[in-house]
Amino acid sequence: MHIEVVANIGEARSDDLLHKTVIVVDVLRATSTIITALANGCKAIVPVETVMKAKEQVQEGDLLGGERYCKKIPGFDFGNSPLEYTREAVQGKRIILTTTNGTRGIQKSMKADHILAGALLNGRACAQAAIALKKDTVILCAGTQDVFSFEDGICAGLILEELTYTLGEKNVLINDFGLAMRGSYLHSKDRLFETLVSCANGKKMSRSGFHDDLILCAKSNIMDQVPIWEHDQMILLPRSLARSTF
Ligand SMILES: O=C(O)[C@H](CS(=O)(=O)O)OP(=O)(O)O
Ligand SMILES: [Mg+2]
Repeated sequence: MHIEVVANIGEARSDDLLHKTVIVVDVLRATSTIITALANGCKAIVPVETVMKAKEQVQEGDLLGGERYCKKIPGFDFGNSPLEYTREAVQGKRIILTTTNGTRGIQKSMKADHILAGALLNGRACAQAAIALKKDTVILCAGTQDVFSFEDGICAGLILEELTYTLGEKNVLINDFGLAMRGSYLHSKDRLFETLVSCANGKKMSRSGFHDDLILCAKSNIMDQVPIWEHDQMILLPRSLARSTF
C-alpha cells in the first residue's frame, strides 16, 4: 500500500486523491467531534464549509454545530467541542457541521473513492478500515488555515504505525513527510496529552477554556467507530466491513 501524508489542506491536490482512500485528520477538534457524535448515536453528520451553507442545508429535526474562532456560532445548537455531543443530545439526530478546518478538509477530498474521519481516538480502527477498503491511502492533516498543525501530524504517525504493524514493513511505501510524522509519534506516544498541550492549537484551546477537550482528544485508540462519507454525509462504517479482512 502507498501511503502519503499531506501536511495541510492547502497542499492537497484534488486530482491526486482520485482512486484513493483519504483519511481526514483534525484532532483539534473537528474529526474528534465527528467520531464522538456518531459513536454516541448521531444518525449522520453533514460537513459543510460555510455558515450560510449550514443554514441552507438544515431540515426539520436537524441540529446545527460548528465554530468560528473556536466559539459556537450564534444560533447553533453546538460548538465544536466533542464533549457537547453527548448521547442524550445527539441520538438519532442529523447534524449539519461547519468548522474552520476539518469540514473543509472533508469537502476538499470529494474526488477520493472513500473518505474517512480519523483522530487519535480511533487511529487503530481507521487504519484497519483503510486496509479493508484496499486502496492506496492519503492521510490529509487538516492543519489550521493551510498551515501544518502538529497534533494532526502525530495522529498521522499513529495511523501509519498501525498500518505498518498490520501490513508489515515491506508492504507499505510511505512518503518522506509521513516517515517524519511516524518518528514524531513514536517519540511522543507515551505523553500524548503533554504533546497536545504544548502545540499551538493546544495552547489556544487551553486559553479558550477547552482544557477538557484536550484530555479527551489526546486519548488514542479508545473508539473503534470510523466515520465514512456516503451519500453526502458522514455515517459510521459498518463494523463488519471494517473487520472483514481480518
Ligand atoms: O474549534 C476548533 O477546534 C478549530 C478552530 S481553529 O481553526 O483552530 O480556530 O476548528 P477545526 O476545524 O476543528 O480545526
Ligand atoms: Mg483543527
